[in-house]
Amino acid sequence: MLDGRRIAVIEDDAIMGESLVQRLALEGAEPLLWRTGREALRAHAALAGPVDAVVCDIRLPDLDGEAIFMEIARAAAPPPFLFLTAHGDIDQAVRLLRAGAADYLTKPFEMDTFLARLAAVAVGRGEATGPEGALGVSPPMRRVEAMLARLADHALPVLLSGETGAGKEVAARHLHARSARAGEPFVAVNCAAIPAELLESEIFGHEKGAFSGAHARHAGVAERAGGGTLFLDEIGDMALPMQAKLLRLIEDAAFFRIGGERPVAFRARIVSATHCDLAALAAEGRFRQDLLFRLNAVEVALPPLRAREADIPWLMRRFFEAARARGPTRLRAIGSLAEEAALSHGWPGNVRELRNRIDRAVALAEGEVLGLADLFPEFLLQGGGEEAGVAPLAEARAAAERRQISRALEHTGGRIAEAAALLQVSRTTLWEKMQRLEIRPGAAGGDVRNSGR
Ligand SMILES: Nc1ncnc2c1ncn2[C@@H]1O[C@H](COP(=O)(O)OP(=O)(O)OP(=O)(O)O)[C@@H](O)[C@H]1O
Repeated sequence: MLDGRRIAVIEDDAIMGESLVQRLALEGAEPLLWRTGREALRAHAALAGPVDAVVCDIRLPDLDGEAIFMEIARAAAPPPFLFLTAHGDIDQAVRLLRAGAADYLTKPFEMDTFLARLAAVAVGRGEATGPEGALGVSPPMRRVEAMLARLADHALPVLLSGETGAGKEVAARHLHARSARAGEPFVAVNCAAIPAELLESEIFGHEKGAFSGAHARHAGVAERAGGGTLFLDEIGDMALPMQAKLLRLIEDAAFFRIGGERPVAFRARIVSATHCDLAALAAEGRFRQDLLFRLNAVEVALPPLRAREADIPWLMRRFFEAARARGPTRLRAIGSLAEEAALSHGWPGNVRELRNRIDRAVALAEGEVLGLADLFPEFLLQGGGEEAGVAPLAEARAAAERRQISRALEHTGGRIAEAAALLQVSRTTLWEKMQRLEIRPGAAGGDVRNSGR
């Protein structure tokens, strides 16, 4: 896996540094050893050609690993960093992961673990899957996916935050599926949907006879999750007494079934989700601060759909094809007006709303092309206008033109003549439109300003 890969090792401990380098050489890699932070920065700057990965001790005698990472990460295409941390440096390692480091390993570690994690980093496992992505194609969603990929094989709890319907459960399932836990169960519990008095038994289970009606032993979700993932949805709605029990479960890595006397080991990873501001709830005394610290070792924010425009047509097509596959329909395509309106809509219900609208439209549409009124029947009912969230036509047209021009420029790397050919207009027309719509060739890349929303 590491054959021919150029790996820089920044490590002041001579024994550790030499043994890593020797092993890397045995694996066919081309290792470089730098013993201090300053030597690393100097040597990296003077290097001809890139390195495939940097293995960096977080504590060095002169600079710390974080400073080296920040310096090298300023380059246009920085190499992935695998940090080596001591036990107490978890907070710092988590901070680095958030800042874009690829992975970290806590010392002491097995050499095989080191090589596997390094191979994952050096050959790009820290990237989002495939050119398309599994969760979306927009830059914010690609970043979320890359972050989840980096977190997949850690046991750290992850808190997914975001508006309702933004895809938190989908992200949790994706994290599970990409992790080494994928063969174990993914068990979800919605803390808002289960009455407080039943939630304890739902999570911890109970012994036979623990309370009236407990006719048989019942395994709770903490037990059923095994070594997989326990997904706690709407964690902000959990009552305070239950929060205390959850904290104990996390701290002891064990729990008791209700009425049970022997502890049961807890091996699953906790992924929780919320649409609330948990820090604000904690400030009001409605959420335990100590539990919050445990749950949000890493917080991944799912952006609302309106903040990731490129995902809208992509998701529309996926839902459209899935809905078409479910039953007979005359529909063959999504109309451009429907797509245009979808791009300008605010999506308060996020991806769930988009999915519901497509499902309903596919079920009810009568034509061959899914039209604006199929997707937004309320436009017709309300007769359009401002109150229906419809932009004036001139504004909508400008937004559409701006979007298409930006796409064409992005596709052609900013070359106006080629973009004009793609758009089937003359170069002069394109140039004039770019002036009027304030589009700079270099600022293309899908960056559509003032989209008329
Ligand atoms: N990236 C995605 N790809 C495909 N479908 C998605 C994606 N994100 C969300 N969905 C769909 O949108 C709906 C809502 O997603 P999900 O349940 O994950 O959202 P949520 O943020 O957990 O919502 P809530 O806060 O209400 O629990 C689901 O039907 C899901 O399948």
